[in-house]
Amino acid sequence: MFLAWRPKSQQKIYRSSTEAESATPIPRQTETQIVRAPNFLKPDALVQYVGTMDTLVQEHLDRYWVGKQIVDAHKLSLHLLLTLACRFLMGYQDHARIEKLSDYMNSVMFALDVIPLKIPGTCFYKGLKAAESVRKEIRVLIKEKKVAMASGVEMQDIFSFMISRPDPSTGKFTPEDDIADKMMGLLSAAFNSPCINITFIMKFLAERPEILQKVRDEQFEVAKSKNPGEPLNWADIQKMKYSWNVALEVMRHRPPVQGFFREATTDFTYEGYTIPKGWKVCWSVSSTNMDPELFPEPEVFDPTRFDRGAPPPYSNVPFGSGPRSCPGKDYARMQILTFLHHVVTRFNWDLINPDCKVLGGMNPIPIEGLPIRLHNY
Ligand code: HEM
Repeated sequence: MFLAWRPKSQQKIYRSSTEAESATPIPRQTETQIVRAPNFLKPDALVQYVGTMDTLVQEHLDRYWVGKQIVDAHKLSLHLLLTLACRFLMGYQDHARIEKLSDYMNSVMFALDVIPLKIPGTCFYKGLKAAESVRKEIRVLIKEKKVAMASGVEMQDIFSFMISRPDPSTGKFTPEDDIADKMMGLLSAAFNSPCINITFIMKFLAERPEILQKVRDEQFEVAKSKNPGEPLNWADIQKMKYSWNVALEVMRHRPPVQGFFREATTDFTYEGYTIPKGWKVCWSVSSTNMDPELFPEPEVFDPTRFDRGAPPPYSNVPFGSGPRSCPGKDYARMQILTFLHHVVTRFNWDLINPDCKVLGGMNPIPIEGLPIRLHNY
């Protein structure tokens, strides 16, 4: 399913908000010009991160979950995923600063889907202020990185890559404000969608104890194959098939991203509607993932549906599809499954507010978080 509309006559595409502010349009990059930092998010590179990710997830649970009776699963998963994103994408690990960043990012996320009223006291205004604070913090980090790199410290993260390499299309180093904007975009992509998925996994599993039990059985099988204290590795992640089907089924019911945009490169007709070349098309994840021809009995929560043959191409699209599909899919899978492994083997939980209200915009965010009551397992 999709929506389409006519392009604005003066529509321009900007690569960053700073460029947009200066109102100097730059030509749209072609697919081959898009600078994709090599391999940071590909399985070959991710293999080496699993052990560290496992340690960070356990540290997070020990610090923020253990000994607590009630926690906000949404807020804490946001904090965890931001911690992982800071560590793996920026090479940065500082609990106090990440806690502050996490609060700011929470405000930014809430401001994405509201009426843009730039008036003190509004959600939008709070989000703007929070975004400015995040940019400020990233600019400080850029300076710290530059000092560290100048003193010979070797860095392998994507943030250092952006700082230390010139843009191949211009031969010039990227301005710090642009790096801050790009990093903020990447951080948001890296934690927001997985955070929504984890939040709703916690909700769906609390509501379906029989499915939780199957996830737990699978995760205990993996745990049994390990020596005490041995961290998870890439092969363990591949064994978590049922758990990943649960994550996919949660995303089918609650897609973290509702859709994205494409431009018609040629005139075409769909279901009797002609879409002229140049029109913008918004494809919708939620309606595609609920199509009964593609997913029989779409309202039923059934993780095993993905075992009965893969859905046809371009039908199960929480991560998009085609050349612009989500480059963070494998990384997201790794962090969601690592979290799930530890949470189900250590805790039981029930929902404090089963009917929690969810923001109905591009990202389904529970307005008052997802408070849960924890029990040790
Ligand atoms: C549950 C987790 C995630 C979901 C559901 C998700 C979903 C999506 C979707 C639907 C798109 C648009 C794809 C398209 O236009 O065809 C996208 C793009 C993108 N995602 Fe994700 N994402 C997730 C996690 C991540 C993570 C962890 C990262 C980074 C580490 C990431 C980075 C990106 C980037 C950079 C793009 C833009 C790609 C481009 O324009 O070429 N995402 N994501």
